[in-house]
Amino acid sequence: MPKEQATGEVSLSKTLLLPLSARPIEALVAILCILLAVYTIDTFRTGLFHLQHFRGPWWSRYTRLWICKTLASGNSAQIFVDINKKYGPVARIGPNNLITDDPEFTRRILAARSHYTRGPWFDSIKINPHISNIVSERHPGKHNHLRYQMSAGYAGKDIPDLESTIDERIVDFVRRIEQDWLSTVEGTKSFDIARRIQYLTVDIITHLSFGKPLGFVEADTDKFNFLATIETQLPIVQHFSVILELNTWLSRAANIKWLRKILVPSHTDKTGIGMIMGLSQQVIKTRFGQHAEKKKDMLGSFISRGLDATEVEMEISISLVAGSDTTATAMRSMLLSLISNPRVYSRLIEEIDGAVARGAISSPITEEEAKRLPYLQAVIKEGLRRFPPITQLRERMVPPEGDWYNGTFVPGGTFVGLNAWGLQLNSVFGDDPEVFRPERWLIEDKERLQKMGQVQELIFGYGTTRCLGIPIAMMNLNKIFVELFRRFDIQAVNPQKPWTSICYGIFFQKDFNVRITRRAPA
Ligand code: HEM
Repeated sequence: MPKEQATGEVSLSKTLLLPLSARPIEALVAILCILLAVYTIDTFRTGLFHLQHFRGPWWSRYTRLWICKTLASGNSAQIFVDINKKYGPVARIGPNNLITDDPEFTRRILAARSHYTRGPWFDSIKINPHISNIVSERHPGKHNHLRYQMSAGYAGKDIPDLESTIDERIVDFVRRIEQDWLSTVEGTKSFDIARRIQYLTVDIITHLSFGKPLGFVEADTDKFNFLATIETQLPIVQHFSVILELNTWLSRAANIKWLRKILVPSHTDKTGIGMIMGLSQQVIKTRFGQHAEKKKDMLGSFISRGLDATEVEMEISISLVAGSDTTATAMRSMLLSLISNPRVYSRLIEEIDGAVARGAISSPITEEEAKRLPYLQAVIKEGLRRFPPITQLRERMVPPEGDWYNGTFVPGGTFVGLNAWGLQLNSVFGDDPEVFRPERWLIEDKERLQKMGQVQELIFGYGTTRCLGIPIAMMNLNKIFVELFRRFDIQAVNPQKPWTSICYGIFFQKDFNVRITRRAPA
């Protein structure tokens, strides 16, 4: 007997395959219909039964497109605030996605001993899909090792000139305003301070990174279209953090040489991050090999602690993105809050003038001196609280055994996003958390201050992934306002629409046109 007849299996498969060869189109349509039916049933089953105890926009339970739509709106920070207000401190925003504005829960998720890990969201912030950096690394062990290698550089321990470098850049920025941008009673020189502040922060980070600034302030332009490229790419790239399959495809496509050239920034590019990588690479070359230059900057610190040339290139590039944009947003939003609050503005100026008159501050002010100005400290704390510069979801993954939130089970593998703005509107700040009011930090009640501080510090993350750039960011903030306001009065040119601020997880802010005049001597 032929083998086929003996098994019966083959004849069954022949029967199944027959329509494929006889009527291929109909068979294909049938297969697609079956797949679609399976997908639809699975989508509805997940939508209805997975995370069913968490409330959220009704259609977000069936599709991730709700998150995409929200991110694309350019207003996601405020939409996420509204979502947690409406649906509770843990809300559902996707088939497998929650978002929380609960500070306790956030601390528990991010705590050093937590079993939560960075979710695939973090793959979307790799510069090269095949190489991780400290901000994107998901493996806890590898991340801890990188952090150990890099913290001394970021904390300034290995950079004795940290403060004098920041001074040099800020003094240069102020001098340029004095030379070219002062308005007078006769006329106005409109100064887009949003753009210029970012030139300053790019110059500061690059100067700290490899010993000299990129020269954005001097050129008064977005050199190499660096910022413009990020602004064009980020609105697209942010969808990679939601449609995770895009990351996998990108990673595969990047294996093909000619596609890699299009998709992945390369140090041979003439613009954008690739151009910056190219410049970094030139400097990096001088730091390796037999005649390697030894310098006490961030690059020198990373190399001395064991990072190789490729890792250093990635880390320097990511620090430029992580550090320049965030600090610029913090400076711009505080500046807007200050110039739109005459009471706060005059109290800060009074404090600065008093300190100058007493000889209590140098020129430029040192960080130690700034820390002794209580109202300035309150302004900085409140400014960061009222406008956290990073509002990306930064989703963490629930450990495989699952977790409990207020008596409700959260299954393992669920993504929990962090609502950066919502967290800072917590009732611990009183009944006016939406108001910029530095005085809330100047109360006597130590216990209350501590509770507020524990929520406010979440702006920089928490636990083993807490921001490494805090010393650099705080030093900038401690200096910039004193150096500006001890010399100048600043007003918005158009108080009806002082700026344009668009949120793509980080902020693109422009057209913040101000009129700067020299202050009359006190
Ligand atoms: C006001 C300014 C800043 C804010 C609000 C801020 C905020 C944050 C936040 C929220 C994270 C945590 C990310 C996560 O959840 O995993 C983070 C991480 C990080 N930030 Fe910042 N940042 C600021 C400035 C800077 C600066 C100036 C630098 C560098 C020059 C920097 C470098 C980093 C690095 C390297 C990490 C990764 C830390 C890790 O994964 O271990 N940041 N930052």
